[in-house]
Amino acid sequence: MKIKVCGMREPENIRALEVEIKPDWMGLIFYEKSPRFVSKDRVSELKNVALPKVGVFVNESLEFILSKIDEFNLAAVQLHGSESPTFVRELKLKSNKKLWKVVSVGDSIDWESLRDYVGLVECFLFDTATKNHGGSGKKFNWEILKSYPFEVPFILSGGLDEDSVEELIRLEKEMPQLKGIDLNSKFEDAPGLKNIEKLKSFKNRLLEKELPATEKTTRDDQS
Ligand SMILES: O=C(O)c1ccccc1NCC(=O)[C@H](O)[C@H](O)COP(=O)(O)O
Repeated sequence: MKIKVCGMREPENIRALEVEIKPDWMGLIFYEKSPRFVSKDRVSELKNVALPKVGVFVNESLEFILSKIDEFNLAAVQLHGSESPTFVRELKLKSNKKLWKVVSVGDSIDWESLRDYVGLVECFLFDTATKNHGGSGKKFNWEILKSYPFEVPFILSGGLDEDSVEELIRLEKEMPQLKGIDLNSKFEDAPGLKNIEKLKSFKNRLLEKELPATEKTTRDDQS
């Protein structure tokens, strides 16, 4: 299971993340109202970080997103607002980047409303619906995902914490589309500052409990 650590900002903290955690992605939030907002004056500190960077945007213009891709050397774009399939198509054409569409989950998900994103996005990211868009620290009911009808991989987000490991492992066994998880506020000492020890213990527990490699290979061969 891949790991994204979101809401990174501080150079020392990022260095520790790179060395000690080595997540698959690091999220940079370009939403001004977020307490984890990354401002333009961070470019020189963050542009050359080697970890693949996912830019998080909420209903921004194409031009704004393209400029951040360029300035911060982003590997992927996470669209965390109500961006339409038409917008996503245009961004894909103009940026040629991997695009992730966030689905804000309340009591249920209308799967049909996601169909037009299939073929455009690398993955969906399911997060808890909140008026601040993200970083709520709250989980949604993961049972809702069991009727996920697409083959497009997804990332699970929203309030994941150190106690989520067992449930994640159960879900991973049932749902091969679960490609990764997103960690944020439950692993922070302050907004934008991650607790590396907490992340380390989470990652170690996850690795310990994940399917043995041989079992995984067999399962992947069959899908
Ligand atoms: O984290 C934020 O402050 C935020 C604000 C507005 C839009 C997105 C935001 N975060 C993006 C993420 O991908 C978070 O990791 C995700 O919302 C889960 O956060 P949490 O519930 O704190 O685990």
